[in-house]
Amino acid sequence: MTRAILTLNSGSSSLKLGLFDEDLNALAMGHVDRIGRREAAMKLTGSDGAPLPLPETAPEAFATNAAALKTALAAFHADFERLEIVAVGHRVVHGGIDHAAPERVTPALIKDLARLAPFAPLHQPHNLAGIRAAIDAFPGVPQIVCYDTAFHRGHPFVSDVYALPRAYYDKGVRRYGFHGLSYDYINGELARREPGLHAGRVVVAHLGSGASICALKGGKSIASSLGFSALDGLPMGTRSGELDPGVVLYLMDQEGMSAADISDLLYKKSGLLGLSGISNDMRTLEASDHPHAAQAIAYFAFRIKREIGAMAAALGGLDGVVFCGGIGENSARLRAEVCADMGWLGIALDPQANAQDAPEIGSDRVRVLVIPTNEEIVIARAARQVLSQ
Ligand SMILES: Nc1ncnc2c1ncn2[C@@H]1O[C@H](COP(=O)(O)OP(=O)(O)O)[C@@H](O)[C@H]1O
Ligand SMILES: CC(=O)OP(=O)(O)O
Ligand SMILES: [Mg+2]
Repeated sequence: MTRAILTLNSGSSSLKLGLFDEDLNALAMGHVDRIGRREAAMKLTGSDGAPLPLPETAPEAFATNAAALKTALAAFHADFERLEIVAVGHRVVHGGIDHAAPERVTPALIKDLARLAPFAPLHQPHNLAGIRAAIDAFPGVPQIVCYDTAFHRGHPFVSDVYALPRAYYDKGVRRYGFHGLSYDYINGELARREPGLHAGRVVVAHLGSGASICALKGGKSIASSLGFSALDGLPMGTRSGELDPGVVLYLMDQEGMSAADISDLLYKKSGLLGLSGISNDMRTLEASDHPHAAQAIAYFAFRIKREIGAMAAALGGLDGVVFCGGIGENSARLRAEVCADMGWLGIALDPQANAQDAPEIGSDRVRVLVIPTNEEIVIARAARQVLSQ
């Protein structure tokens, strides 16, 4: 039997499963999109990337992350029978202060990671549910986790701190940054394909349901727009992004909202969904002619533009911009809005290349690239590495 590694990646609106052989060739992929919404759907692809037929599914098959996981695992049933799963790799969004390197799951580790769930309520509980489901489905098989926060742990102090009394920093109130598996992949691709750029100053925009910007200097993350929780920085599908903390105080004091109410507001009802009142999904907003849809997209683009400028300052200049994630890879409109009037920084787009989601879309001094990200292979690499230790 072929030995294989299974990967699980729970995002805020999606679930991705990957199957890799021991040389890390992809054998199959499963992608559930728009979890919890009426339009939720699964895509399965084979080793050549071509779509595979879908099994029949009940209407509630993708109603929750747990249901989506069960459905996706069932869809791979035949593969699990013909392959020997030697490890399951998991994306875990938050590793806190203590967990930066990929590691094997133990009962103590699960407990430790569960303590971080309040910092990433849209992700960490689903990540842990995936680990528990995989332990049940593949008893005795090593479960290996890798962390979204890990890639950013070398940040200089000024990128790692909030200006609160020191005691909070020591307790772990820090800017962690997320989407580290995606940035790790992009960084590796730059090293492989564009060594000159990799050695320079690059801003990477990971724009999916969750969205963030990372500043890479010589292949190392030196700053991220995401901070302590997955709420900071850019607005996201349903998350507010950066907010004056005075707003939170106002909501508590004047509107009588509890911590749970505010959490629900900031994580689930804000961002593109809150501003548009229409959808958290970029495709739906782009298809809408409602002015609030256009305003939500405009705010998203404006905040990305601001963040690119801020990161260029942090980097001391700019050599390249990379777009990735569901929106970054597919939305020519968003990329065009972000890059409009950025000539002062050396950024301009070739409209034709941009419209085609071409790998290289810039037409000025700063290179502008579209690189499809691949968190799955980063998880599989980590699993293989830990397995061999
Ligand atoms: N062709 C497209 N045009 C515009 N937006 C797209 C397109 N395809 C996907 N997206 C957007 O990408 C986002 C999901 O990104 P993804 O990286 O898959 O999410 P997650 O953060 O859950 O992993 C959604 O807002 C979706 O509308
Ligand atoms: C951390 C985060 O926001 O992840 P995702 O984009 O997958 O929701
Ligand atoms: Mg994601």
